[in-house]
Amino acid sequence: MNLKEMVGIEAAKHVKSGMVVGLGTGSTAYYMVEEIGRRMKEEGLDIVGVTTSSATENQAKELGIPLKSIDEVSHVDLTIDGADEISQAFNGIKGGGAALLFEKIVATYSKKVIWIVDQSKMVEDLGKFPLPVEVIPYGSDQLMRLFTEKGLHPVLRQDEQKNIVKTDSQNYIIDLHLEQIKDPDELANWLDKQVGVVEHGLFLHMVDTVIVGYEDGPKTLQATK
Ligand SMILES: O=C(CO)[C@H](O)[C@H](O)COP(=O)(O)O
Repeated sequence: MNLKEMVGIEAAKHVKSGMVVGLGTGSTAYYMVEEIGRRMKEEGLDIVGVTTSSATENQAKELGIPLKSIDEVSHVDLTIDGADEISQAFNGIKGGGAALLFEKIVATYSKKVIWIVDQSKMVEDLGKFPLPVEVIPYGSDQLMRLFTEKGLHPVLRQDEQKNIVKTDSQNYIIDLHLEQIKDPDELANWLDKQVGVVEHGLFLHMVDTVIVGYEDGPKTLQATK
């Protein structure tokens, strides 16, 4: 079993019948969604899912997981999602899969958030992984200039065919190549204020529990927010 599958299955143990569950996005979250689907079929687990991307929505529908939109529920009991990096302070970078906007909205309205990662994602400080920033297309060249002037080394995300990547909300992603983010709160506050920035991939003070996959098994860490 690979490490992503290991933590996906481990995290799904936290899901109980009656819960509204936020279903994250990415290759690690994929295994968690599969396991929830299996438990529903084989163990009678009964939940409602709130998906964070069209990819996860398609997967959940194929598995027969009943779904509601974030606006149809009063709250989410538990969200399980992947992450691109998690620092020692339990802050994260997310958005490698371009789903950061819906992921942050669902996490914000969740009573509890679990991130599932393999050990390679645990870092001292954030920043080696490029920080995704979701921007509306209108004025995005101006934002590219602004980010360059600020020394944030922006790259507009393109796919393998060199087409600009569009998010589920038809926005663009600008990845900031920073190497090290010394003060994530300061950067997040600055990004929050920039016109045209819809959301960024700094997920600060949001996670309750992190499940890390190691060769000798999963380890569950409780975060201090
Ligand atoms: O934030 C995300 C998508 O927007 C993913 O959770 C993150 O990129 C991790 O993905 P993976 O599990 O495939 O490494």
